[in-house]
Amino acid sequence: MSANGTDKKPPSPSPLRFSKFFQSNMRILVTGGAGFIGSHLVDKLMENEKNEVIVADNYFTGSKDNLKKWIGHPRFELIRHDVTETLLVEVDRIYHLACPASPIFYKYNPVKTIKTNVIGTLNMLGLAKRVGARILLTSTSEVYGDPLEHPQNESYWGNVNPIGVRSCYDEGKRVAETLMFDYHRQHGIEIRIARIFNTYGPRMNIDDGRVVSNFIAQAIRNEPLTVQLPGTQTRSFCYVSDMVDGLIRLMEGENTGPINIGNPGEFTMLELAEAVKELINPEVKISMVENTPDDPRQRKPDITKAKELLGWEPKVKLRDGLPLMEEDFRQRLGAPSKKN
Ligand SMILES: NC(=O)c1ccc[n+]([C@@H]2O[C@H](COP(=O)([O-])OP(=O)(O)OC[C@H]3O[C@@H](n4cnc5c(N)ncnc54)[C@H](O)[C@@H]3O)[C@@H](O)[C@H]2O)c1
Ligand SMILES: O=C(O)[C@H]1O[C@H](OP(=O)(O)OP(=O)(O)OC[C@H]2O[C@@H](n3ccc(=O)[nH]c3=O)[C@H](O)[C@@H]2O)[C@H](O)[C@@H](O)[C@@H]1O
Repeated sequence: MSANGTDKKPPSPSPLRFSKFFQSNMRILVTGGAGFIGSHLVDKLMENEKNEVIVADNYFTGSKDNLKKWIGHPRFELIRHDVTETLLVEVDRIYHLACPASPIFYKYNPVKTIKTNVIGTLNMLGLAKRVGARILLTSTSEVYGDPLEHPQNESYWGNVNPIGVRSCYDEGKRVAETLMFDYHRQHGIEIRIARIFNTYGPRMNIDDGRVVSNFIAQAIRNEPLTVQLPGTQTRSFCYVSDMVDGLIRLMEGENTGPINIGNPGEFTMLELAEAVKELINPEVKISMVENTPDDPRQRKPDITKAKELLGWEPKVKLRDGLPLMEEDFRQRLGAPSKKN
């Protein structure tokens, strides 16, 4: 019989106990950290030896593969967790990204998308309140809906269809922003809200249906680039390293936001297709296809606030970012590298 009265050995100490030897002075939770932007954010946070990073993700659109270089690292922990359930961890910062971002994924199970945005954000705010953490929400330019003001600045309230097929996402994020401000006003929680505009880069899901990933995969496979009608709709594309830089500046700065983080370079979808064709596969055809309901006609961030308050502006131009993403897609599609 052992000292505790049973034959059982005491359990091994949690790996977190060992991580304490690193004396991190910031423990950071990243929800949705196995996804596209989240995993790049984790890479950047892990560069700082004083940071300990915990990722909570349900792997709906993310993957362990995106984090494989950190699995087993003493300052890193990965938890399979759905943010619609409560999470008990002790942290100083919460980057709350968990939510499917591609329209085909967020429309796939709209009720789950709205639960993720509303209940998930409530849970993370409850956690922030319990442990006194600062919390950043990745909101979206979709809160502006099909905007009647151009470019969009943060004081614009938006033009959003409350009952459309995109509402689970854009109205979900609007409620999430409301919750953030109510917790701030009612409970004094330190909040940060980023309104992210279309972001692209390596590790996007190859078949997630977003326009940049679609066009690059199509160009590499020599399949027609599917430009959805009318093709004159615009978007402004931000390279992921710029986005991560903006998110960290916002988190560590003094402003609650909301602050637009995006690249103001604006392109029609036809111009984007022409750029992909020229840079990746001059032989590829362009095919005009049906669009989906409520597709915003134009989108361009006014980033005056980000420049003034965060000292941030994007550095990577679309024509420089697309080839960086192409190499990653070639590897994952098993296509020959252009570097050889
Ligand atoms: N990429 C963009 O262009 C863009 C634009 C605006 C806003 N955003 C926001 O940024 C965040 C990240 O976007 P992304 O492009 O990296 O998307 P992504 O789909 O690659 O990543 C989202 C991650 O959240 C996880 N997730 C989804 N539901 C979850 C749940 N209920 N519980 C736990 N984890 C869950 C997914 O598995 C995935 O790893 C999202 O909040 C999105 O709304 C992205
Ligand atoms: O920046 C944002 O706030 C939002 O941007 C995207 O939403 P969306 O702009 O609709 O993204 P895409 O699906 O990439 O569509 C962009 C445009 O490309 C067009 N498109 C899409 C796919 C395609 O194959 N061809 C094509 O022309 C669409 O009609 C649309 O006009 C993201 O996926 C959202 O998560 C994010 O919140």
